[in-house]
Amino acid sequence: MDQNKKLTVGIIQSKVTQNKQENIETMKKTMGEFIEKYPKTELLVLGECWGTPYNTKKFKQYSENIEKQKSPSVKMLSEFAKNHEIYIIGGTIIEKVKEENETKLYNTCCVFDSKGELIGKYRKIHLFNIDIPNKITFKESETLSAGKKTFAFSMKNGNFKIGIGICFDMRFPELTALYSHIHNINLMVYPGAFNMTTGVHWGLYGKVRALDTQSYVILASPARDENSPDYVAWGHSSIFDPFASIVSELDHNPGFISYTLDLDVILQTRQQIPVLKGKRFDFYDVSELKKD
Ligand SMILES: NC(=O)CCC(=O)C(=O)O
Repeated sequence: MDQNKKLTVGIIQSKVTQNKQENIETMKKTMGEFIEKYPKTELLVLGECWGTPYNTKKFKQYSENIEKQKSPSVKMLSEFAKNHEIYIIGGTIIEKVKEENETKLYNTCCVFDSKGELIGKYRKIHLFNIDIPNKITFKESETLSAGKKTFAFSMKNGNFKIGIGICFDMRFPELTALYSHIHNINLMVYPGAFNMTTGVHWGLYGKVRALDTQSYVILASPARDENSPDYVAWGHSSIFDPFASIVSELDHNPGFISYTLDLDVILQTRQQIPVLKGKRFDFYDVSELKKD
């Protein structure tokens, strides 16, 4: 069997507390337990803001300078990736950057290779701004800046091409379409944290993005904490196959899952229902979409 046609992935769904150091320790310990149970793991995925309370007023206080590999979350993830020779899609960290004499904050996903190198990062492009009266009002744009670039990388001799989006990004099919058509992805990964009002959409988006791209989709969330003073995450980290079936799913409690992705399943789905080959780029005029 060609091992490059398989990719064994895991998701860690952990509880977020107000204590960043404690969150980092919990994550490291849980990743250790995971690797002990699933030693063949090649890629680990964490949830959005796994070390930071999800609250715009607290983002600055918990932010990190990612470029300095000494920042606590980056250091832990990089060392873990190196020690266990695995790739890590490090959920998200609130990134602090000096740009033109101004400090900006981004909701950023860092990716580490099996040598512990930070091979790239993706900054959330669509900031989560919603207002549902008597339910939830949240405005990431109060404190965060929006990213401007996609980020994709490959594993297993280029057989798996992996694109990154962050949570609210999954609501925008145009972004996934860019990943599909420009980066040729066959695995889309979204660290995210839906909430108790919009959580009903979470699994639907996993399915829809898998259908759009005929790719595997991974949604990775922090665990739900009903007593959180900040934001109650939905949980339900899940993996979808290119036919849009859920192949592995957690409930809302802390935990982890492992699953092996199969390149043949991707190729078979794309051959049987040739949606990607059938695209009519000669016909679509994307500039029309910009008109009000
Ligand atoms: N962290 C987020 O971007 C939350 C997105 C969300 O809950 C949604 O409904 O979309």
